[in-house]
Amino acid sequence: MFELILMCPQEQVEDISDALDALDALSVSVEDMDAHTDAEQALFGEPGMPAPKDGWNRSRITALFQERAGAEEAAKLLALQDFFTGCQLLGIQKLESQDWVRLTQAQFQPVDITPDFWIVPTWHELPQAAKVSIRLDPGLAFGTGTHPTTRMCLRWIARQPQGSLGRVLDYGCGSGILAIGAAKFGAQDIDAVDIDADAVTSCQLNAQANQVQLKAGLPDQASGQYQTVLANILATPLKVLAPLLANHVQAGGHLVLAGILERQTEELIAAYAPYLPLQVADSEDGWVLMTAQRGMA
Ligand SMILES: C[S@@+](CC[C@H](N)C(=O)[O-])C[C@H]1O[C@@H](n2cnc3c(N)ncnc32)[C@H](O)[C@@H]1O
Repeated sequence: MFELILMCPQEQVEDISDALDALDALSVSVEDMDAHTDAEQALFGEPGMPAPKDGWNRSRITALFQERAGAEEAAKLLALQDFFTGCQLLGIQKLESQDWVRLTQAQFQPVDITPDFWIVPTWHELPQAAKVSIRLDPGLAFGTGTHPTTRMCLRWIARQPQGSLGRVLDYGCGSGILAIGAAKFGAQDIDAVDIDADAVTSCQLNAQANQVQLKAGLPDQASGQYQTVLANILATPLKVLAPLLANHVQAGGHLVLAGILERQTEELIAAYAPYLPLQVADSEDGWVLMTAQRGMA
């Protein structure tokens, strides 16, 4: 296979991508031309908030063709179009065949949460140090143990006194990694809920693979009060969910929130102040873990 690589200003990216599709490219991918430089631009926005921009100033477009002739022909035709103005052909290169499965798997190594608690893909041997482990492969849902927000929640779970997690609600369960982690550390009667039906399925399958008991479902499955309420979502939904999540925490129980950037700490404290006194309990790579305990009735 052959890659045709172009540089385009943002305004032309859509036209060029559509044209490459029409010219029988097998795939077209668009990246920030300035990725990994000081000019790199983050484009994500929180749910309900607009992204900071529609696209990058300069995009690198890579189109895949079966044959070199197809890539050359596409390059020639594109260069004749008026919407090619400002774009640049960076080259055509052969894509060496690779063992894609091995390459993908190599990106996911065992992750240590504490020295003896590990998240381990199924294709890896268990590390000798792993006294407690979760077997998890990357899938449709968020939560492989590599993101700081997930790691901080798991670290919090692992540090709780034995037998103290009690009944657990994992709100925004994704892959189910937190619920499964809680089960491994002795939680009983676990509800794992998510608005995404794929996440619910993924959580059920991961729980089975790890031989733990939990009930996965949509958010309205959460009912009553829990000793431990975990929610790794993002600051904006966590603020909206404040009364709901706080009401699920029983007397003496804990609320554990992640997905919060350091600069969002005060907003979260204010949103939860009518219900529970949130505090920063951990931090990693600019993210914070916030927790609160409800007083005994
Ligand atoms: C960052 S992932 C966290 C996954 C996993 N719990 C972890 O810690 O790695 C957030 C999850 O929350 C879910 N989510 C987002 N908003 C939600 C809401 N309002 N109610 C329930 N789940 C929500 C998303 O679908 C996603 O699976």
